[in-house]
Amino acid sequence: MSKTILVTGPDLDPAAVALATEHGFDLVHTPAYAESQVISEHLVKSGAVGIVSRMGRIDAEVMDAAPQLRVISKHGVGVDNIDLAAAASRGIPVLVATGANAVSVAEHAIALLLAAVKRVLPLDEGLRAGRWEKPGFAGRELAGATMGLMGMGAIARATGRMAQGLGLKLVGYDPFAPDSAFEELGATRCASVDELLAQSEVLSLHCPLTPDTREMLNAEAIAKMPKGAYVVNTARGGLIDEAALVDAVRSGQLAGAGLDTFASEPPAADHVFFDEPAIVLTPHIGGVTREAGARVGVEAVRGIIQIIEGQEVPQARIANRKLLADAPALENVEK
Ligand SMILES: NC(=O)c1ccc[n+]([C@@H]2O[C@H](COP(=O)([O-])OP(=O)(O)OC[C@H]3O[C@@H](n4cnc5c(N)ncnc54)[C@H](O)[C@@H]3O)[C@@H](O)[C@H]2O)c1
Ligand SMILES: O=C(O)[C@H](O)COP(=O)(O)O
Repeated sequence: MSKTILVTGPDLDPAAVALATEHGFDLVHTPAYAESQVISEHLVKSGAVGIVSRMGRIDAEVMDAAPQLRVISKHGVGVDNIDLAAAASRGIPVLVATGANAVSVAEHAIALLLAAVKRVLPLDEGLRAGRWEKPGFAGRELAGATMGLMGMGAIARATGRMAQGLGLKLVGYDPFAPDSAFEELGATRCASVDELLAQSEVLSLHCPLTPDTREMLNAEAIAKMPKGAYVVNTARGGLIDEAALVDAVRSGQLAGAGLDTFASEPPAADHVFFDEPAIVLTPHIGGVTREAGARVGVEAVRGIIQIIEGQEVPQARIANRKLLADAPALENVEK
């Protein structure tokens, strides 16, 4: 059997490459943001048995091009670029590295929040252009304000812990998380999205992009937030109606936003966000740190090795475990 792994995007951390090599696997790559057809071509040509999914969609068409494909391993957490049902119906587990990039992304969420609230970018730009500006740039203190966490998973909880250090009070909404996720932070559990929105002077998004959450933050939802609130999004751009967000910033309903992700990536050169200085933008880089890159890369490769070598993979690592349970059993995947 082939021992090739296809990575859809750039090089993995050297520790991940070393782990693959140690187990006799070789890594081949597609270009960044490759279309499905290009991914399929690389799969066919390489005979890869596993994919480390970084960029680009892995859909049924890709899976059908490669009957030898045994496992897809996300280089991170968000699996909205992978057709989980199509994978399950072909007996292919989709693995995630939940928690491996949580601290890095949480730090990034806090960086975006502080940059937006303290107007760091326009002040820096003004100063470099010779302007010593203070009027019109009065900030606000975050201490004592309420931060709402949408989703209470690994990144939300890491963000919450850091926000507590700034004196923010925490509320959260997550229909699937256990009470312990809220209790460990002393966060109030909201019974509905509306309850969360109504209290969030800062709203930080940390839930996956699914058909249920797509554009959950639209004009109607933003109108339910306190006037002058901030939005931080390090999750997925598709959670937000981007035009509605810009309108809300322009009307003053929102005081600003910090966004690491976009509905379409990379965004078009004339994206409406680029005209709005109260919105701080970064290029989906929250999880890109030396430390997280090493942990995520190693976890992603380890998962593929475990499946191919017939070792047991923890249930929590399998994103499509419920779908797989209804599909023909794989001997080496714990049910
Ligand atoms: N910016 C980046 O570089 C970056 C890096 C990692 C992850 N992400 C994104 O962040 C998201 C969260 O990552 P994580 O590691 O915390 O994942 P996680 O799986 O630990 O947590 C996600 C949480 O969202 C909850 N959830 C699901 N549906 C929900 C809904 N409708 N409303 C509220 N909560 C809901 C789940 O119950 C879970 O507790 C990922 O899905 C991914 O899209 C972005
Ligand atoms: O989901 C993640 O862990 C990060 O957002 C990385 O996602 P990407 O590799 O799809 O950009």
